[in-house]
Amino acid sequence: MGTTDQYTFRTFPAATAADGSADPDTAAWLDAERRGFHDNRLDPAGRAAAAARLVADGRQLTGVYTGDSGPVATFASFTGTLNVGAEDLLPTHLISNVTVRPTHRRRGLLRSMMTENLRRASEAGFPLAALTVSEATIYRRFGFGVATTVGHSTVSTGERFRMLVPPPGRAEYIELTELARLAPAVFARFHAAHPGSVDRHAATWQRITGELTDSGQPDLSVYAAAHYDDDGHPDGYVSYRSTSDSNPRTLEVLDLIAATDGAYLGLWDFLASIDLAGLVDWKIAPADDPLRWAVADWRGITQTFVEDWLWLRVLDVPAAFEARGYLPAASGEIVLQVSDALGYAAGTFRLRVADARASVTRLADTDAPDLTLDAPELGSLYLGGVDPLTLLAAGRLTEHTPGAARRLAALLAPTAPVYGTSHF
Ligand SMILES: CC(=O)SCCNC(=O)CCNC(=O)[C@H](O)C(C)(C)COP(=O)(O)OP(=O)(O)OC[C@H]1O[C@@H](n2cnc3c(N)ncnc32)[C@H](O)[C@@H]1OP(=O)(O)O
Repeated sequence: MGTTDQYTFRTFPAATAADGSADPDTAAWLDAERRGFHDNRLDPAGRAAAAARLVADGRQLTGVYTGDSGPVATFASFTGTLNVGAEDLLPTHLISNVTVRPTHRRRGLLRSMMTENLRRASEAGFPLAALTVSEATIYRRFGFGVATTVGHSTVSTGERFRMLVPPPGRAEYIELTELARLAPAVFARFHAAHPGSVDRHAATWQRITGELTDSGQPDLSVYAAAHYDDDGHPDGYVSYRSTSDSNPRTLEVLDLIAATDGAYLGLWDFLASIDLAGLVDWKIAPADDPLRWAVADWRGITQTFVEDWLWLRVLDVPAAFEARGYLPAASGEIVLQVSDALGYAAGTFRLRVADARASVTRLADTDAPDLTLDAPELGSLYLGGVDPLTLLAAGRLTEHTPGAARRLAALLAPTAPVYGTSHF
């Protein structure tokens, strides 16, 4: 709770009433958030369903009020797990649903909500905060850096498509109810396998099965297939719809999750086998897509954009880097000096890596660093998905010891390919 001369800030848990309808504060907050993102208005049933999803996620909602009308700004945070390359998934502070009404924009409302929210997250002991964004120009100023990327891929299928080696297992169409049943367990295996993966929130499952529509009626255009390993156990799935107005017909993938490399290739082999379609679009493919190397025609796969995906903000340098996984072969130490306008990651730290673990010691600010960097770059480097040499070339790292960026790359090498698909 907070008040300025003009505005009152209130944070409350998302709630539904006893009859299942959206609690009035949650309903008004939802209406403001939907308008901010140009989403269709919700009717009472839609509000009840949306409120139930917010409750299922455990979202804490912040609204900013002036006068009697609904909120002029919205903000939400909740806890989800992030794969940081270690055995244990790391509970992480997730931020979402940020909107400010155009008639109140650029008066510092986002800044007020964000600084207070990060203060609470830090106080609660979260080593990291994370978000996915509508625009790439907003969150750097709050210490967030791009930590994972995805590729917008278009794959030419039909006669042009051939795998160099047939993938293992088999794929089969399944009903959407079966998809809803098996998808969470497949996703859990994917989530455990990839640094950079964030757990899914309630809306995702309904979206990928076509249940979540503005009309409240299921989207009957959605089809799904599961992939089964050689023992008949599901290890991947895909859901897609066809866009009939394109020539050739294009299949738009809604979700493609594989627990194994073989399942990933097997699902693509399945998609490419669908007749009367010539292209498959998947906008959340791995940026460094193994599919390219698995097919006979490299040029059959076009990546039109590499999108910034997960943005990370380090709130506690020792806790974050000690929670992370390291390759057994990584060994050595390096001194990093971090500047951070909000203070959380600021300081000089020695990172020592041995036996697949790190210990981090805060040093005096007068101690000489090997590298200096800003908080967003620390977030970018954290998972090992962004090469320090790339940031060095971009002028975002300063080397004080020759070769330090290369040494940091070896220390932070990820334990598995860095890739996540969750947008929140
Ligand atoms: C995690 C998520 O939910 S991502 C979704 C973000 N929301 C949207 O895209 C919805 C549409 N946009 C909006 O609702 C608003 O324009 C917001 C939320 C992006 C910004 O809210 P405002 O209250 O206007 O921001 P505020 O006044 O606090 O500005 C804070 C700083 O961010 C900058 N900023 C704000 N919006 C933008 C933007 N879209 N692009 C670049 N910079 C921006 C401001 O210039 C200001 O900079 P400074 O403090 O360094 O001088």
